[in-house]
Amino acid sequence: MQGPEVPVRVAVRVRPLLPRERLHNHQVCVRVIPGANQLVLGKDRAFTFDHVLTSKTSQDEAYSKIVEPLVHSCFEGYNATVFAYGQTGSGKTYTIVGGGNTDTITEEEYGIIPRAIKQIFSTIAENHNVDYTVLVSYIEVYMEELRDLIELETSSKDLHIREDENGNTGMGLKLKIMK
Ligand SMILES: Nc1ncnc2c1ncn2[C@@H]1O[C@H](COP(=O)(O)OP(=O)(O)OP(=O)(O)O)[C@@H](O)[C@H]1O
Repeated sequence: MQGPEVPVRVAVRVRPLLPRERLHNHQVCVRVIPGANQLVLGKDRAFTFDHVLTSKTSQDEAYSKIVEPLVHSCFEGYNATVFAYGQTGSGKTYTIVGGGNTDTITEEEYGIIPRAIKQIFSTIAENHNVDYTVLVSYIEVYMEELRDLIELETSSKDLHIREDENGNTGMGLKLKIMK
């Protein structure tokens, strides 16, 4: 099944070995079965996902395959959440925010957040006859504590995840309006 009617989709991304891992002669322990969306761990433990991104998949390809259709469906009234899950050093920040080898990040290395922002604002720019309001919050959850990354001086004690009677969750946060 494709499209917004599928509630949860899982993509797995294999990251390349880091220079220091190559230096220590670490070996890749997964194989990607091309075209089958499957990963094989070790000799024969195969796992199937909705998408498999290999160590050669670019940021652009990862975004256009996985996130672009979701942002598009948001403009049709659907809700979408994208989150990265994985052990430390597995590539969550690289995928969600972006990154490279230096402090300056090139457009090619942009991750999901800058690409989604770009897509949102170019879609808005194309739709002259609709008024949009864009709200942004940026929160870090670390060791069960919340930190508002937009209002850094906000104490984590002031932030709580709340659920209303309809099951909608939200936080006691100031939202920034982006223009
Ligand atoms: N697909 C990729 N291609 C090239 N380099 C990558 C890729 N994924 C991750 N890396 C590199 O691997 C290192 C670890 O990645 P990253 O910092 O994103 O991990 P993380 O899961 O966010 O870790 P932590 O949970 O510790 O914050 C970084 O140097 C990053 O640039």
